[in-house]
Amino acid sequence: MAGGGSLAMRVLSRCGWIRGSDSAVLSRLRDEAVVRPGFLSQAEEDTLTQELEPQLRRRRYEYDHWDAAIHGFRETEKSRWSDASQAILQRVQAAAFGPDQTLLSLVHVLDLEPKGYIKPHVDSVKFCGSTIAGLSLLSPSVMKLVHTQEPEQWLELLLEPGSLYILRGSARYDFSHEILRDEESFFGEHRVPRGRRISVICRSLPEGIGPGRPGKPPPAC
Ligand SMILES: O=C(O)CCC(=O)C(=O)O
Ligand SMILES: [Fe+2]
Ligand SMILES: [Mn+2]
Repeated sequence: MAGGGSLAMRVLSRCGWIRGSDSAVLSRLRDEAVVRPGFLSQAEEDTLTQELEPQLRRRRYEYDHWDAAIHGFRETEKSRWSDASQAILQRVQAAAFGPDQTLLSLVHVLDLEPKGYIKPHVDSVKFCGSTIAGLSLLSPSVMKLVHTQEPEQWLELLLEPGSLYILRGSARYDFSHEILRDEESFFGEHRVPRGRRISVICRSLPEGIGPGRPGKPPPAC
């Protein structure tokens, strides 16, 4: 009978880029795990990549010790941007953060080589507030969210180049997130081959830490 399979697909998939273990988790996280494909134009993607490339190229990829969360990466934190990039980051701020949220002034830039990946983790609540927003450049990847107490609850986010993802509230605190390694990089049945991926990540300050508070700004998560 036509439609049986597609009904199951509809239950599991909120849209073309978010899948979940069940319809309850998909609807519960509707506003807390968000993907906006095509958030960046090709020109905006190129602007960011070209601005970041020279800074990243000066660093070596790190493979680190056995318990590190990220493998095959180099990273930087950036506070000074060209006007064109600043305009992009302002669009991210408007799309992802509320007017009452203050952002970390350092934007986290992470460059994952094709074999690089990020193991499941929850960003530290000491250094990062309730919202994380990331732009993806160059390569598609799959971000997986798994509930820390009930691992049968999960979501998969398909992050294409030029997309913006937003994790807030329960998706940020109650679920771990990871970027799947190439061998495991599937969105459902769909293989998503990994190349080099750059992400540009904006985070809100932990609640209770205002810009006027004395002391050093917290490091990125
Ligand atoms: O690359 C990303 O989009 C996520 C990075 C991440 O999870 C982290 O730095 O805590
Ligand atoms: Fe993270
Ligand atoms: Mn981190």
